Amino acid sequence: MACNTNDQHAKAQDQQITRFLENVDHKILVMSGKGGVGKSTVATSLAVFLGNQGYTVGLLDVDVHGPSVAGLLGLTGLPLNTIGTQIQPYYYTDNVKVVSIQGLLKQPDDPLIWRGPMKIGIIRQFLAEVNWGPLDFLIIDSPPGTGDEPLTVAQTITGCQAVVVTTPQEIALADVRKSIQFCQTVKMPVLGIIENMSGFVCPSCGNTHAIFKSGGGEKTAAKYHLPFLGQLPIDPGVVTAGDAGQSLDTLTSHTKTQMQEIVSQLLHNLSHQTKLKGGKSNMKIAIPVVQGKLCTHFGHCEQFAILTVADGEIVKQEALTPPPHAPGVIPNWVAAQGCTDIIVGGMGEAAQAILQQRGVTVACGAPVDTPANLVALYLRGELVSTDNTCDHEHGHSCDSH
Ligand SMILES: Nc1ncnc2c1ncn2[C@@H]1O[C@H](COP(=O)(O)OP(=O)(O)OP(=O)(O)O)[C@@H](O)[C@H]1O
Repeated sequence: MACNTNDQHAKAQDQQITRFLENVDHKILVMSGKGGVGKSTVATSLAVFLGNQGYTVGLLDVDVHGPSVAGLLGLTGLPLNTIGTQIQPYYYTDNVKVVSIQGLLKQPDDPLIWRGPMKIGIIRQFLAEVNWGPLDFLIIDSPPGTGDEPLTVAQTITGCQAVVVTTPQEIALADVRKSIQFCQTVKMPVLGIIENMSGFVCPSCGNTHAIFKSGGGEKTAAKYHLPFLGQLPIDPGVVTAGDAGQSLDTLTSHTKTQMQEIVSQLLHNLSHQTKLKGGKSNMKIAIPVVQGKLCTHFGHCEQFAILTVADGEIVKQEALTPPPHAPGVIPNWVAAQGCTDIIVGGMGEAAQAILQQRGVTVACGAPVDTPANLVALYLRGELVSTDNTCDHEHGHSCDSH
């Protein structure tokens, strides 16, 4: 009887986890081979910077023995509240929700002394019973190494991809190679490598000192043919911010820009993946239209057709009227609709830069046709780019929109 009850509970939990994961676009496990390399700093920054761009993000800290996320975000003592049967996440901002194992502690400095099965149980519970709602990103901060926590995440979260954080010196890189091999063994794709603590810019002389060397992360990425997402320097401001419970978006140093560039690279790589998958992933594709067909003049179209694609099929088509034309307004509006891709006849460089920065893939040079036909071609990889066909009948440059 007891076994049956356990089986039923596990099955019900599996179903809850599946239902939750169906509503998460991207699941990212932030890993490191070694402790203290800045994995939690990167995980919280990814969540906060993506949140700042309008994405809905869940940040889950499953680092049982050293949960840092709550401290880094100033949420120490973060309690886990339950309403009915559902655990409520903490809202760091309107669109960044946080759940940390820290929330189970009576006192912030209490240790959790747990063996494997308890760790597996709590991770599954956090996936099944938290009221996350639909998410664009689920970012998971796991402990260093390749133990129970990353293994449980890899085996439970279908479609999860890893971001591996390292410092540049050989002793850290040796452990990164283990993380990469772990990912290969559990068939979890590596979305990219980030090199943290890469050089120190001296505030007195302005010279860069490679305290832990520099470039090892990029070389490792190249060796394993993995994407390199970028570098962060050793910046005393990062420590001060972390100790004060403030995320890296509060920094005024170049480190903030570098983190932003890492996020842009990650979004770029993800959008590229979606395209390569030939529409098997979910996509939301925007097309400027006039009289039911593609409008070559992106900034002055009547409406946008927004087509939702699931598993390579168009499942929904809407028509939305954009706000009045002004520099940068329409690209930002398209991104705010949650679009992953945009198909246009022509578009200026400034608009393309905004869209790319916001993670929207731009397919430029499409012919005049109905949105459904264009998306069908796009999904089959048969959409042929002619030229940047923005018509200039209004006598201005494409770059102005
Ligand atoms: N680029 C950086 N420059 C300076 N300090 C940094 C940098 N990145 C992280 N730190 C600091 O290093 C310490 C460890 O960072 P963090 O907790 O993110 O590492 P971790 O890899 O998650 O550690 P753990 O092994 O405990 O999980 C923190 O004090 C953090 O503020």
